[in-house]
Amino acid sequence: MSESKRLAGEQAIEFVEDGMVVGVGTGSTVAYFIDALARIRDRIAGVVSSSEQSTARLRGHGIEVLDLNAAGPLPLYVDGADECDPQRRLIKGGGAALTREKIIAQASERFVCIIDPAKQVDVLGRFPLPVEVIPMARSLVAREILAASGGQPVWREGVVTDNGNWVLDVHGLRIADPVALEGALNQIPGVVCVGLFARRPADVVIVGGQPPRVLR
Ligand SMILES: O=C[C@H](O)[C@H](O)[C@H](O)COP(=O)(O)O
Repeated sequence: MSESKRLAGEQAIEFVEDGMVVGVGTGSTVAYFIDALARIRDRIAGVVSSSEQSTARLRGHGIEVLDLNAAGPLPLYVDGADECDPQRRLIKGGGAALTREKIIAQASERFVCIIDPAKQVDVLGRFPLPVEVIPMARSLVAREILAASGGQPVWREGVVTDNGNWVLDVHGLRIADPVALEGALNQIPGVVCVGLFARRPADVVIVGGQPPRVLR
């Protein structure tokens, strides 16, 4: 499986152009992208990072990490996903980095998603949907999610996001209308971010393999 992730991560380098500031996601697939990016670090203007984990790996390679407010709109964002449907809509947040990932995806002109083949599904929801919540609202949000979706929220106990918040994983969903569910869950007070990327799906998906498949 990690060989597929490596192939997807390395293929994404094809989308990096000279002088770019590149948005960088989080996770084991992105780690391969970061390692490949290190080999061309002198050709890029820097990166914006979606997590402390990715920032550490990027800095370890001597890649300059910029602040999104200073960098402005980005030409390219490369990130992994936990599930991907045929419309390139995603579930993300298995590594609890969903909020910063969604911010950078929104700030980017082109979102290239890198996955191994096991992440492809016809209907999103087999992977429990992560939702980042303000800690004091955890129980309220869990009740509201159950009422709104029928899914079973489970607190990812012990995990604190880079933003100081907690994560609920919503089990048992079969998401027929991802855009509607993303909007509905976003309305619940105490929800910081929903790990559904349906309103801003990926523009390109690279499925790791020999050769990698590029879906647009
Ligand atoms: O919060 C984590 C991210 O959304 C990751 O991109 C996602 O969990 C996929 O991670 P991996 O590449 O390790 O399977």
